[in-house]
Amino acid sequence: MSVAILGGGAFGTALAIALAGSGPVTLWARDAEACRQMAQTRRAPRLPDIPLPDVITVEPDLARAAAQDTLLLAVPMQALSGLLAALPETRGKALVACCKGLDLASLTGPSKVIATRCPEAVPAVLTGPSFAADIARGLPTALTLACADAARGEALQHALSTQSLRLYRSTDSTGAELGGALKNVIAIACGAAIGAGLGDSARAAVMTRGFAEMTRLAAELGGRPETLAGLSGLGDLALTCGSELSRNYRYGLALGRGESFDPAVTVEGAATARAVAQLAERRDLPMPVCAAVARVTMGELTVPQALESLLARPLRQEDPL
Ligand SMILES: NC(=O)C1=CN([C@@H]2O[C@H](COP(=O)(O)OP(=O)(O)OC[C@H]3O[C@@H](n4cnc5c(N)ncnc54)[C@H](O)[C@@H]3O)[C@@H](O)[C@H]2O)C=CC1
Ligand SMILES: O=C(CO)COP(=O)(O)O
Repeated sequence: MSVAILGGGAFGTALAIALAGSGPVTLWARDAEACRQMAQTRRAPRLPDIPLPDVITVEPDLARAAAQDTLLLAVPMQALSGLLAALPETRGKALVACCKGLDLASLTGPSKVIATRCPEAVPAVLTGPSFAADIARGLPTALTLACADAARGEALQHALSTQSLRLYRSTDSTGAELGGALKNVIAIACGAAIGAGLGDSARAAVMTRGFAEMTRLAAELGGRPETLAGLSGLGDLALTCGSELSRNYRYGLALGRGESFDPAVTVEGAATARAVAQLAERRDLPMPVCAAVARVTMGELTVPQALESLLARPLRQEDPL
């Protein structure tokens, strides 16, 4: 199986470094000058401390990179549809989404975006708890490889696992990608709670009620609730809501503290919160934590106002769905 990674940011680079131990890998980034620098210095701008092994070919030409038979798509979620539109023939290729979020234009996750843009390709999702720097350093990591086509999913699981990167397979792409998308929204809420000084108990409450919202929306959209309890849901929620290495969590911290945050940093949960709020409204689903994050990130509510509205909700039975 020949592999190309499309996207030269932190995660694309980390995956390229991890997979380089198994054989040649092509790494495409859209900025030709950045590609030239990476090829020359064998360092990537987002992971400058870890050298790029020689078996990685940095490829500035998208068509040449996309000639490989397995393409790992490691661009931000809102860039996925445009990237897919620019790909040449993808018939029969495995297109593995590595991005975490919902597409704002279509309100769908990456596998639906792939199926719409490239109907003759095989969509798959690689998701779960993993910071790019950990993967690039070869630290042990377990992720979910989800593919509705069980045989192709198993082949991908074996081809993309390494000694330290352990992939579990699933056929529930919807559940897996929603776990990865929604945990970012909840991580922003947890960061905001900590940033506003509400304490660790409040964070645990937000995580747990947030997890109920994740499970509820996934079930509504055809995902399996048990998938949400796995690496792609609960696993990634635990990582992202408790670590300042997470950009979503750090963004939430800044919101809670009333500080500014660098707009150039990739924070997937903000756009995804807006997509979730629209989906929830259309389907009449209670998603109060996600809705609060959407409104706070759009500047419609302050963190104290969001807290007040969440605490004012009627008391209810505790159940996830
Ligand atoms: N960094 C991490 O630890 C992890 C990131 N991810 C996911 O991977 C995805 C990418 O994130 P990162 O690599 O961390 O972000 P990043 O900000 O480090 O890099 C994003 C890269 O995408 C490129 N890009 C942006 N728009 C593009 C477009 N229209 N076409 C082509 N390239 C474009 C940028 O130039 C940049 O190189 C996100 O969805 C994120 O949630 C998933 C797991 C871990
Ligand atoms: O998805 C991640 C960890 O699994 C990375 O999280 P951030 O995008 O919040 O940095």
